[in-house]
Amino acid sequence: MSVNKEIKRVTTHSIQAMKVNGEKIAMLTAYDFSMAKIVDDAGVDVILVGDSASNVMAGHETTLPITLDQMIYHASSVVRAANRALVVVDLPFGSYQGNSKEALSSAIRIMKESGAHAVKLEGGIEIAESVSRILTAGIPVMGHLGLTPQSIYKFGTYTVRAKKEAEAQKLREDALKLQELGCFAVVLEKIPAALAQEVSASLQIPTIGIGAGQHCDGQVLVIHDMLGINKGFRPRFLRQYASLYDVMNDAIKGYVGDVKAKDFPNEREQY
Ligand SMILES: Nc1nc(=O)c2c([nH]1)NC[C@@H]1CN(c3ccc(C(=O)N[C@@H](CCC(=O)O)C(=O)O)cc3)CN21
Ligand SMILES: CC(C)C(=O)C(=O)O
Ligand SMILES: [Mg+2]
Repeated sequence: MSVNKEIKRVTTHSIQAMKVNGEKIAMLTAYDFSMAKIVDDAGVDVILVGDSASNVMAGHETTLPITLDQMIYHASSVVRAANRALVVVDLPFGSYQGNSKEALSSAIRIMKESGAHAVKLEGGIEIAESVSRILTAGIPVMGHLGLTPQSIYKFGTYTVRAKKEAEAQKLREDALKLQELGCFAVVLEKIPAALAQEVSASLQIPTIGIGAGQHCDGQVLVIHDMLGINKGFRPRFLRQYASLYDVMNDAIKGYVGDVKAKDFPNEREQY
């Protein structure tokens, strides 16, 4: 057990207290040690080791290909960097949909092999048994409703979800079910702001929005998107806080130029 007297760790309980106190929860993704260190030092409350690593780390089109072993590798790197943030890890596609026993063993592997603090699963009532079994083992679970990228081939597009009343009603029921089961928070992805506001008000547990408006109890973005590293991705819900693609590209061009011009290394940079 590591003890750090200076920094108080964010817990599933403290983020629930933040909802009660009206303090918004700031969550970002990270997938590696160096980035997680920057994110943690900046005061982010929750670091999500998202299966979006499949896109931004591995270059896949969807989140489906990333494996449980790869998620554990990313998560263990992030855990070594995070001194303050609560670290939540996505269960990847195929590691929990089969049955609740498989879901539990995947969640246990993440907790045991990475040292993370909680897991996140996509879905509602369909995965209730899995969520319940993981919770029974003492592993905190974050839910994820609305746009669930692991089911992209079922829907065909990344458009706004739950615009029709039937889908909105299912989302309300799913959110209540996840709370009833004992989830400590739920991500609401790309749904109408009014629906997210209503769900946030009706739940005791915090909602974390991405493209779900200003009334969620917290917000999440993919770090590469908000830093402007992932240049092509500009959905309406994304606010870009830097243009790091350009900053890094310029720096690297400078290096290439200096090497080609025989300017680097100079006399002071050698032995
Ligand atoms: N880099 C990255 N950022 C993310 O936010 C993210 C991932 N990867 N991978 C996993 C999921 C997929 N997510 C997505 C993917 C696309 C849109 C999206 O809105 N895309 C387009 C087109 C949508 C449409 O068909 O209408 C957009 O311009 O909004 C939103 C969230 C969110 N997650
Ligand atoms: C976008 C967030 C919520 C996510 O699930 C991910 O990054 O994988
Ligand atoms: Mg995800």
